[in-house]
Amino acid sequence: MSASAADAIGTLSRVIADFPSPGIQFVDLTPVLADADALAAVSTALVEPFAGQVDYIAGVEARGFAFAAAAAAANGLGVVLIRKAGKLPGERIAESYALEYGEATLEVHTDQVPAGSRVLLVDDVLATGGTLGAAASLIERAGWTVAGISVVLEIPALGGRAALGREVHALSTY
Ligand SMILES: O=P(O)(O)OC[C@H]1O[C@H](OP(=O)(O)OP(=O)(O)O)[C@H](O)[C@@H]1O
Ligand SMILES: Nc1ncnc2[nH]cnc12
Repeated sequence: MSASAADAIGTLSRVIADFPSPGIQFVDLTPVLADADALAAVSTALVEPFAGQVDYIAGVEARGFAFAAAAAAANGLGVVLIRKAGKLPGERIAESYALEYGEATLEVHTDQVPAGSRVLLVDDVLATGGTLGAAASLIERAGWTVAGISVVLEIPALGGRAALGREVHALSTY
């Protein structure tokens, strides 16, 4: 893990109580996106452990898109968009899941990258793991492999890592 990325996330992130619903401690990473040096450090650190093992980076709508696209641009890679239901026009597959404060469905285009592509899955936050579990299933159902999972911030108390049952590279914890 890059110390400067972890330091920047710790310094810039903020916790907002009772958002989006009562009892949720919401970790807001928008200040990390707004800080050019922090965004550059995070973009590098998300991909660093997987250097040479990744063909594409996948990001989860919506906050994951920003980090995935920044990480892809910083590493000369293209992006696969994993979108909330009803937004993708082409041939697609879907997975429904529960997250810390609700339920949703994710979709991905099946025809946008070659079979067997190694896809690094990037998101901003790992909480219960519902979102990344569904996203990883989509990648595998599409015929690609999950090259790794990288998140900017993990909330270990919510048990997402164990629920996922997959290796996760987390730049910071809350
Ligand atoms: O580990 P989990 O419990 O699944 O929670 C993590 C997910 O929750 C947030 O997404 P959200 O659905 O709120 O979407 P947003 O990025 O559009 O705000 C966050 O961006 C992660 O994708
Ligand atoms: N507590 C939390 N803060 C920010 N994003 C989240 N996604 C799921 N749980 C979250």
